[in-house]
Amino acid sequence: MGLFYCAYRRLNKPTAVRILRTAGLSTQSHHLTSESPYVRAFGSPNAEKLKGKDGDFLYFPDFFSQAEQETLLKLALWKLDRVDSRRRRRRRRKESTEPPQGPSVGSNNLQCMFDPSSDYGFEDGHFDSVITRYRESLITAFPNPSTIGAPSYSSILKRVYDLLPQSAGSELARDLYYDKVLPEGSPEISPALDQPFEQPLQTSTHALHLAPDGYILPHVDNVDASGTVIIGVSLGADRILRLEEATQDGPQLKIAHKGWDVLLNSGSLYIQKDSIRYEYAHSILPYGDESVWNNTQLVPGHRVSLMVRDIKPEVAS
Ligand SMILES: O=C(O)CCC(=O)C(=O)O
Ligand SMILES: [Fe+2]
Repeated sequence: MGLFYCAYRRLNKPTAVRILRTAGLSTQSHHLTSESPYVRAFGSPNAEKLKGKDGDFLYFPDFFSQAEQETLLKLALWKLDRVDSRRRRRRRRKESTEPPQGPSVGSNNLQCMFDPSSDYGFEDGHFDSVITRYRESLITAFPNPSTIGAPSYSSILKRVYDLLPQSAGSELARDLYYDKVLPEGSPEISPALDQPFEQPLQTSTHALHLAPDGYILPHVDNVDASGTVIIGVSLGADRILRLEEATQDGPQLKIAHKGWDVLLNSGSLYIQKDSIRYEYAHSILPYGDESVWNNTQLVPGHRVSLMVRDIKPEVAS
């Protein structure tokens, strides 16, 4: 990884996005139906349908600091690389013969932490798959920060998990927290961090790496596999999330081609739940003609998302 490039790239965020960013870390949230530089209508959305449900989609553009983004990305890439055999092969070869590589594409935040696309074992997606050119892994155990060369990250994750609603599974989650995030006696955990979650619950956490030429077609996450809340953390290149009204017609998902687009920048977090989770399809647009914001094309680049979902009580028990 070329850290020099990281510092350099930070100064070169694309103008369209840079002008939208506030100066520092902020927990200001944006809704779909109120005016925001990060949200635009797509088609002619029915805002009435979301009346009183503002909280069903929340967007925090600056949820994580630059340092926190780097730590989370290290964690995600560490896990993704462990399950990517192509990546492991490439890495061994590179370590023995080549100096560290600079960025391959784009000028977005964190691109310096990625290698060229050809070094990764991206899946092409199957004929019925909604996602193309990606790597994915469930994160079930959290490594000791020293293993991934990162500072303690439990408090960063805690801020994410604390956004999930309380559930009957809080005891189990507390155990998971101690076992996986804070191994007993872990020397780098300060007493202040060594506290149980206030609002824990059973969760699943996925890391999803989308190649610059990857994209996700409209879909509703499997309603049998997880609960009512989906949290998405964005790390890396800017992408557009599209939310469109959708209805299930037997096995067919009918898309109404109206809803909202949300500009997802690095360090942002979104929450979709209830009406948005079930009555809208979501997609990540490909780069190119569709990925234009304020008349400026988004610069293609790698993006990793951390997807946190609550586990349905009947699945968890
Ligand atoms: O990367 C994202 O923000 C969305 C991912 C997604 O839709 C999924 O994993 O089901
Ligand atoms: Fe999804």
